[in-house]
Amino acid sequence: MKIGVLALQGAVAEHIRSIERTGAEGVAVKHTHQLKDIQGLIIPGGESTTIGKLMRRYEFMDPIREFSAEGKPLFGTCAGLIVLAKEIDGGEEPHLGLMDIRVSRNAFGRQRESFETDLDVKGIDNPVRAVFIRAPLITSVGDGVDVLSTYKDEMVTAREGHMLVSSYHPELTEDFSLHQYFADMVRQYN
Ligand SMILES: NC(=O)CC[C@H](N)C(=O)O
Repeated sequence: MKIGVLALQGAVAEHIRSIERTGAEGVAVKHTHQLKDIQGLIIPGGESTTIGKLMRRYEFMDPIREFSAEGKPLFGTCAGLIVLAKEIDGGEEPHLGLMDIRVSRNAFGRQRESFETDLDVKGIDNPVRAVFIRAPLITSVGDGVDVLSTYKDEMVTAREGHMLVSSYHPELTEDFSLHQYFADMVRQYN
């Protein structure tokens, strides 16, 4: 099983390392034609405005929407969560606009730039180690969205069918349980 990581900007190598620890093969996706060789795709953290701009420039928008329409799983972490969201607070234009969530950028950043914590995530037995870096928050979710974890009453992990998002970076720790959860989704949906 091959899981891709969109490799236009951001924390790519760390995601590949975490994927490989689940036993799946990790692929850095730099060209749209690579989408046909993978069964799931991670959109990493970084800067959502930059990732969105590069996705438009390299014409990734429609091919990723088609990938999703085929029911292939997507996982957005931090900036990747913003890229997947249908709505961004402040009226900013959405990027992929696939997942029925509304997000607020840099919401945690206003309180504290970055921090690390353990989270209880629905469907995962052990606590999940999470690194928050100028992290976005999910401010509202549609009916089909399952909130998998909160931090101080704020929604930070969510799933809608074949789509998974986290406000934080799960790939910057030794804990690969959220990647294992995603790999299980990919196995189930393919
Ligand atoms: N660590 C991250 O991915 C930060 C996200 C960034 N603050 C953004 O708005 O895109």
